[in-house]
Amino acid sequence: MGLSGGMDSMVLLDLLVQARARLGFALSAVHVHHGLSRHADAWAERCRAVCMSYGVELRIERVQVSVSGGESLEAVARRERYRVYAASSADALVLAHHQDDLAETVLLQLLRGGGPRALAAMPVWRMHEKVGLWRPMLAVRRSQIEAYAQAHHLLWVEDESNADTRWRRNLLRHAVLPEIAGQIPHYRQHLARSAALCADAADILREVACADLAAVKTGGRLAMPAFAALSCARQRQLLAYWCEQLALGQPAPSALEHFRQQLLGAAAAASPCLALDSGALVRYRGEVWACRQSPACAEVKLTGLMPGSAVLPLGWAGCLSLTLKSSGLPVDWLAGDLRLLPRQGGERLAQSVGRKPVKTLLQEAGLPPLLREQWPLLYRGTELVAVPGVAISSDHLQAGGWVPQWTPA
Ligand SMILES: Nc1ncnc2c1ncn2[C@@H]1O[C@H](COP(=O)(O)OP(=O)(O)OP(=O)(O)O)[C@@H](O)[C@H]1O
Repeated sequence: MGLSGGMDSMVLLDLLVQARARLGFALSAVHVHHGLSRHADAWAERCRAVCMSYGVELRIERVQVSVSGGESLEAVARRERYRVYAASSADALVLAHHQDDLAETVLLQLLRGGGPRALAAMPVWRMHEKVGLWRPMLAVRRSQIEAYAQAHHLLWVEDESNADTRWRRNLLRHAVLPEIAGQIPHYRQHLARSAALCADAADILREVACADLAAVKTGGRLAMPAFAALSCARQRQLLAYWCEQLALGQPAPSALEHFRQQLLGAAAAASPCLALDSGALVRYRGEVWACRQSPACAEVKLTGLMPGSAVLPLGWAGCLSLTLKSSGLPVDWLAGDLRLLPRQGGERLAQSVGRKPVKTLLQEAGLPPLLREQWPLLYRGTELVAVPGVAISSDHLQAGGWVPQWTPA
């Protein structure tokens, strides 16, 4: 279980220890030490002492919370916590979220302008990478947890930042929600119901986006006519879903909508582009391409190549495969000095018409500029012998040879 040392998780620990006595399962706890509060060591010590008294093994994980690029300290700390959870080898990691947490999260997401997935807040059970996150107290109110803690004389630590109403969650908790509770006593259940309805809506949107993507995607790219035939809302869902699937980054709704309109309306020669944290979507010659930002591509020596084989060169966002064709490069080269290199600019490759600039070959192949920049070149020794998937050197073409293909990730 995740033990912060606060009241909620101390109550959860107590309940789990009782359940363990009856059911006999293995129970251990993890405390993520963020080092953010001057009391952080004391919290960890309190967790250690309580776990020892219960006979529960405790792991204290120290994490580095350093903020960069506009992220809040809270968000980075949370990400680090979930990274620790993901590394757990337990069947399930139990968390002490309760009904008030759920209500606050729904409202916070609403105030941030979140869609159905965000408003679904947190489910009782979900997989987080390979570990199941279980929140058994999601239907229990904070006041009930507090009553239990007092009745059982439990000890816990108070996070002093919980009182700071500069944080939106605390503002809701201390100033806004008590007012609402006075007028609408069942507001927690109402918000939980909204969250459950949003979770269903989000699941259905995902299923539709997944089916639409499968129908519109051919050869890893979106076919514009099929895309244009969808409703505007489904186009937006499809694009957002594709970005998520490829882990390109989450587009802002306004940027996504602008891109969608450009896809449909921009002149045929234009290449509208949606820039994302880890790549981009770009329309090029009637198709939408997803381009992942390659990490700085480095030279890779190719070894163990055989016709029919495929390799994922280290540091390159793509796959190199070799096929035997009626004409191609000599098979005995496969044992030799082959390398992939990034483009430097100005390279030329021997073709039947003369030595053509690689840039022109890539353009003629219909590749969008973002992909052209990170397309690999195949060298033998110091000689450029192929632009994989695009052209091979006419100086070395021979009957019954192999042809390199490049499939961007
Ligand atoms: N430092 C921590 N170490 C281990 N578990 C923690 C820690 N902080 C929180 N948890 C677990 O998460 C539960 C919820 O706490 P909190 O609401 O602060 O977490 P959160 O990760 O921010 O939640 P959310 O998923 O809503 O953002 C706690 O009751 C506890 O089970």
